[in-house]
Amino acid sequence: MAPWGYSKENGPATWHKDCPIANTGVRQSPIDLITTGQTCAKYDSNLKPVIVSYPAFSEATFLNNGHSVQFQPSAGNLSELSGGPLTKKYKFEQFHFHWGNNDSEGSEHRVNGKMYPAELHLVHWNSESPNFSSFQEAVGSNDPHALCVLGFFLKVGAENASLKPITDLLSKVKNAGSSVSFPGKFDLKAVLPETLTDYYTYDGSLTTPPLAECVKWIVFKEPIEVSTAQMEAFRAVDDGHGKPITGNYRPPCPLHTRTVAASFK
Ligand SMILES: C[C@@H](CNC(=O)c1ccc(S(N)(=O)=O)cc1)Cn1ccc2ccccc21
Ligand SMILES: [Zn+2]
Repeated sequence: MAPWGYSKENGPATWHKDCPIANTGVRQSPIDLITTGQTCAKYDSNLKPVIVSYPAFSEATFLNNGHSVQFQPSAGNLSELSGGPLTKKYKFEQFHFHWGNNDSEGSEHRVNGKMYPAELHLVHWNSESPNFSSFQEAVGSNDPHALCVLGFFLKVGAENASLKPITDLLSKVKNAGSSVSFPGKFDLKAVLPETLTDYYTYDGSLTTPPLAECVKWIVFKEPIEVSTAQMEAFRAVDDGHGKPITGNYRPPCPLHTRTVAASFK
């Protein structure tokens, strides 16, 4: 697999070479979430609030993998996800971010064409399936809902004290391939909005190779605020070619016959 990335030479427009599903897939992510008109998100009153049980992580690795920064707790973590559009319980795997080099771009999903400066992805896998018993197996399972990713937009505003332990660590993983063990506990629950009631949900894929079409996406309407300094900290992380990662987001993909449901009017 040629090392994919986000530059002209190895960016999203080239991924189809190693990953044909990039162009042939009919449930690719991200998408532009349209809220009015023909193909707009449809209110579904059956959609319940998303339920997360995120006990503070005590052991985790914070990694710069050259295309994002990723927080991955040790295998023993008991964090779980259920509710919303889900019929099963999902286990937390990792969270990571996508961002741009200025405040007008950076998120992967868009709302009526609007991009936010960044997007946080909380990655989970279905822990109740008889067909797989690990994240890696889930990705390779062809199960349409093997994974569930919660997407939160980031917008510039007040400093986010809950995310400060993460943004303060970015300088320690400036070089691609570098990782640190996360010092102390991290309370992910504190990062999220109180109520997880208002979201868009649709069937999609990983937004990076292998672009597997196994993701139930849940993208929350309410953005999370971070300060300009916190945004700048992301933009100082390197991509392994001596350049900062300044746009690790894939452009929106065609909806095809999919519909997007909204849990709110
Ligand atoms: C899943 C890959 C690693 N990628 C991810 O785990 C991942 C998770 C979430 C997103 S996002 N941005 O959609 O939330 C994107 C990628 C490893 N891996 C496992 C099998 C496998 C096969 C080929 C190549 C890589 C493979
Ligand atoms: Zn992501």
